[in-house]
Amino acid sequence: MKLRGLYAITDSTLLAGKFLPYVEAALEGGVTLLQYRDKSGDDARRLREAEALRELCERYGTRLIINDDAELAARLGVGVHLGQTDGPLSPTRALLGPKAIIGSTCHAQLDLAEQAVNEGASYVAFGRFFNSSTKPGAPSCSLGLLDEARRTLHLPVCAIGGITLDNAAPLVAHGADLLAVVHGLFGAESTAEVTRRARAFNELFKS
Ligand SMILES: Cc1ncc(COP(=O)(O)OP(=O)(O)O)c(N)n1
Ligand SMILES: Cc1nc(C(=O)O)sc1CCOP(=O)(O)O
Ligand SMILES: [Mg+2]
Repeated sequence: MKLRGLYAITDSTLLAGKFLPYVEAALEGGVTLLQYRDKSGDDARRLREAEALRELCERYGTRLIINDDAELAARLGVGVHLGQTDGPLSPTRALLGPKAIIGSTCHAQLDLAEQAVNEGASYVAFGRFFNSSTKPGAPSCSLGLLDEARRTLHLPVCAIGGITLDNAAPLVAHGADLLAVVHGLFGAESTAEVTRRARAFNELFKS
């Protein structure tokens, strides 16, 4: 499967009270990867929600990724996204198997990306590119890094951080294969608007 297009990421606070309808609206518009990102320690709820997302993703042919938690990903038979402090990649690849999608946060550092490639990552993520209300403290990253990543890495490149329909096009032009978006997708006023935004993000990959 080609990892290219919209990478929707859930946010438990933003989606409170509308979690599944909003996610389904995004899937309706087209989502290449869906990440379940929940920073609470409520394991029972996390398992319940992740199982519901797996079922939705199966229906829409979307691949599910669990943020931070390789054990939960293994339990559900889905992929995982790991930050620099979320555990080592190589044992996670051994745990999840060769076909699992494993993503790695590389901030603005190509050396981290090269290491992730060597340790079995499926894609590398750079960010944040713009101001992010979801994660305001994330280190910032420039478009030039995407050019360099495109030239030197042979792996899908994901861009994240403050991405909206108004600022996304240059990221694709500079080589981003995946646009990872929370607020710019799920901050919409209605499910119809979530679907419209998802479709519009996908259009950026067609030109
Ligand atoms: C696609 C994608 N890229 C980066 C991140 C950030 O991961 P991390 O640095 O571990 O921070 P948290 O998301 O865990 O707060 C991500 N989740 N997804
Ligand atoms: C989870 C996350 N990681 C980032 C990084 O730069 O590593 S930015 C970010 C938040 C993405 O949410 P939004 O699209 O609302 O800005
Ligand atoms: Mg993390």
